[in-house]
Amino acid sequence: MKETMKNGINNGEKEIVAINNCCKSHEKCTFHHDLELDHRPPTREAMLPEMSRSYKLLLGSLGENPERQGLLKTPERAAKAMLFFTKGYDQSLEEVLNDAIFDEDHDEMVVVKDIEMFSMCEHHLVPFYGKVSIGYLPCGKILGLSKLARIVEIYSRRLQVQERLTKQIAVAVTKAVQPAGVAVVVEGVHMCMVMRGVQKINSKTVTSTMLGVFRDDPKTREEFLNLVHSK
Ligand SMILES: Nc1nc2c(ncn2[C@@H]2O[C@H](COP(=O)(O)OP(=O)(O)OP(=O)(O)O)[C@@H](O)[C@H]2O)c(=O)[nH]1
Ligand SMILES: [Zn+2]
Repeated sequence: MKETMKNGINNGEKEIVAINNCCKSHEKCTFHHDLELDHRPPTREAMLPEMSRSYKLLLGSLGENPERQGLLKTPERAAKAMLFFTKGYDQSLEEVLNDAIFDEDHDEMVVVKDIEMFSMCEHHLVPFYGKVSIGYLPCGKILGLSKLARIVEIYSRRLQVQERLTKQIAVAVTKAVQPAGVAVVVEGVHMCMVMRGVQKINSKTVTSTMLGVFRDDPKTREEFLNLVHSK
């Protein structure tokens, strides 16, 4: 059993080495070039017909008649809506920042708070929504203010859990301006806990990520939290 597994791993490694060598040693390796083209994922827009077919099947499974007038265009509408809810998969941090990073000798805390956020719970595919507050302590560079809200869009418009969303936002701000620290607080209402399951309509989930000075220095953290909680 052990031997078989070992062989399996070795075979896998050989395969990868072979591909790498091939592509390195041929200026244009048509075999792997074509292979790459064949395996290139289709754009998300191109997935609309397949997504629409899936929604049509779903309507049938609900006992509905997908051919009745009111539902005729629903599969396509639903597919487009789902693409919108997950449009963050199409965005990259570099594109969104668009070089709006400025050299500035400002070393006081910058806070943008109560940024609206709409996301999709990856466990139930139902929305969760709320607000995000971001603070950072610049270290020679500042970020165009709207870019903080755009960073929230990149990571919230995906299938998410709130904890990961919070951390991804903090890491993105760090990558963008390498500040002395970043703090992110997210307050979310999860429809999977409101409309179904435990059905607690007033509960809110608060998550935070503190990096750099916000993690190490209680005073900096306190200043941020006071600003976030002030009216
Ligand atoms: N940590 C975390 N959990 C989440 C988030 N969104 C949804 N969940 C939870 O994911 C869990 C999935 O639990 P399961 O027991 O597998 O699914 P379930 O039977 O539908 O659970 P209930 O919601 O309790 O009915 C639930 O406890 C949800 O509340 C999130 O952003 N973060
Ligand atoms: Zn959920």
